[in-house]
Amino acid sequence: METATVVVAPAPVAITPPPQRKLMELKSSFAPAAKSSPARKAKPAKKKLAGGGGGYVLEDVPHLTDYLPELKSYPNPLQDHPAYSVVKQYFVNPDDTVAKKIVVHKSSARGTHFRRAGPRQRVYFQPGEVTAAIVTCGGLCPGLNTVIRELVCGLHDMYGVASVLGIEGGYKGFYARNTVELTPRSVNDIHKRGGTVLGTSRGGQDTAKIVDSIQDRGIDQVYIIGGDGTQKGAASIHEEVQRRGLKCAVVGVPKTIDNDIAVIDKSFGFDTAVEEAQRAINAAHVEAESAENGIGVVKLMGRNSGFIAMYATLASRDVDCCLIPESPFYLEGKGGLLQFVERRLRDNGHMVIVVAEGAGQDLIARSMHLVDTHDASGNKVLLDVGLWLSHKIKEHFKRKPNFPITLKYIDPTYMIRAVPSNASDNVYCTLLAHSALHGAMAGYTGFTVAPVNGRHAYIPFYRITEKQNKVVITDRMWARVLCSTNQPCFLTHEDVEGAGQEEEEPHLPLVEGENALVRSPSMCNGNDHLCSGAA
Ligand SMILES: Nc1ncnc2c1ncn2[C@@H]1O[C@H](COP(=O)(O)OP(=O)(O)OP(=O)(O)O)[C@@H](O)[C@H]1O
Ligand SMILES: O=P(O)(O)OC[C@H]1O[C@](O)(CO)[C@@H](O)[C@@H]1O
Ligand SMILES: [Mg+2]
Repeated sequence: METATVVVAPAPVAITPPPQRKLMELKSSFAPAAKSSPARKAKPAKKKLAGGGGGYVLEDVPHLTDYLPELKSYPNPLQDHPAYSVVKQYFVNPDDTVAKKIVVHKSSARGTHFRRAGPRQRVYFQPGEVTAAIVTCGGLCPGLNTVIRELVCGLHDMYGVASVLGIEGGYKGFYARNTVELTPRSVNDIHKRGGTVLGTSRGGQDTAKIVDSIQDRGIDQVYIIGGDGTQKGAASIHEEVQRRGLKCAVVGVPKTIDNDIAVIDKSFGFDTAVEEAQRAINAAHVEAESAENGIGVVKLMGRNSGFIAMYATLASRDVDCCLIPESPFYLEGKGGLLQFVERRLRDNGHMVIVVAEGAGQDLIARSMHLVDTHDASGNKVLLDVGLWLSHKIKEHFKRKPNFPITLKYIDPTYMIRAVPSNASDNVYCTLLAHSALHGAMAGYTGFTVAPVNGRHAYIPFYRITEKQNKVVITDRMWARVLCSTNQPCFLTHEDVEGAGQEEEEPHLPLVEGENALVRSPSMCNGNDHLCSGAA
């Protein structure tokens, strides 16, 4: 593959001395400075881009040699590993990249690519001398323990890494807690448990103190498992590590039950959460079916992105209405939710509503005149939309004495994220962990690892943190939900115009019939029986 480099990250100026052990590998020009530098705002990351023929662009990730050019490399010990040495082409071709977009037209440019994840022929650490560290941050997600387990086992068993430290209690654990030694034995069966054996937290992100801890403890590789906030933190840790000239690979493993991380196919634990949500939806359906005008309301997680609600709805087929943050709705009047509930009860005698926790927040705030509050990480604390909605529906039917209803509200939000990961998420977590440690051993740094169009890739932090992944309500998937539930789409012309496209690349016209399920707003508004036939 021919690639012409067009922009390369500039070599940073290192001003803090690395630990003694690492000095050997650094250039003598690093000037000594105070050990603990004050927290500073991370500068926007420099992009490392390479161009090729036909509009090919590689959005590459940093490598330790970008700022430590004299770093020594070693043969990858996997070449002698009994399990891997027999695998033909086990090592990834250095030129392999993964396309960000795979639906293309004959005139399309080749577009953005990411470096393919996997083991390289040469590594930039002597495994027996490596100290690695693992931290989990943000909310829980099924599969966290599996990722921890596979990082520990992979580092020890595949590469023979000397020491893997667990950082307890999230980012603040770097400077407020002692570390725990993680061994294949100590993590042997943790994947069977929900949660994270390391503990987690929100807030407490102090880049300078964290990097001081990395430096003082002589950590060579740090694996940071967490959501969008965590990856922003990881980006600033990487900037500071690079600024100090430390030989430490900073690797992000994306974790989000909400599936709100951009670029990647899907986050680990998402499938497990959707599966677990089925149990709540089934219960709501059974309750609703067994009562006169029974209504089951189920609240699922999804702060800004309604993927869990959307997929749980599609999987279940018992859901009559799915409400997500991306699709505004209203209660009263023609085409409103209450009118739809009434009609559905008259037609079917029961109904199930699935609502993502972030849906309708503006409506609730307006009706209750509340002031925003935020958690330790700065995330807005959400109002309970399930409770509010249930109350509004009950209030509506109280005004109709001849229309008795029975409403049951089920809130399984924490139950769906506290369970252990299912079989397919376990396999996914294993591959993620392996991709992460292969990248770090090969000297890559400042990246998040994840599958993109089915192939694991190293993605620069800025790509992950610049925007959130959201349900695009003008896309075919949301149309499938609307067709499955036959709910109103509540959209106005302005909503459709304002709905973001998924890509920055031009949206090419679809072939005839391909977009047939996305209807014009005038067709949608207030009409709940527009779609027929399968999506
Ligand atoms: N912009 C940011 N820069 C640096 N650190 C951040 C930033 N946003 C959040 N963090 C830190 O990252 C950690 C996790 O953030 P947060 O609580 O938002 O969870 P998350 O990683 O987004 O996961 P999730 O939202 O899926 O539970 C916290 O310790 C928080 O202080
Ligand atoms: O109560 P906690 O721990 O802040 O977590 C709640 C949040 O975590 C998330 O699951 C993201 O991890 C959101 O959907 C939810 O709003
Ligand atoms: Mg988040």
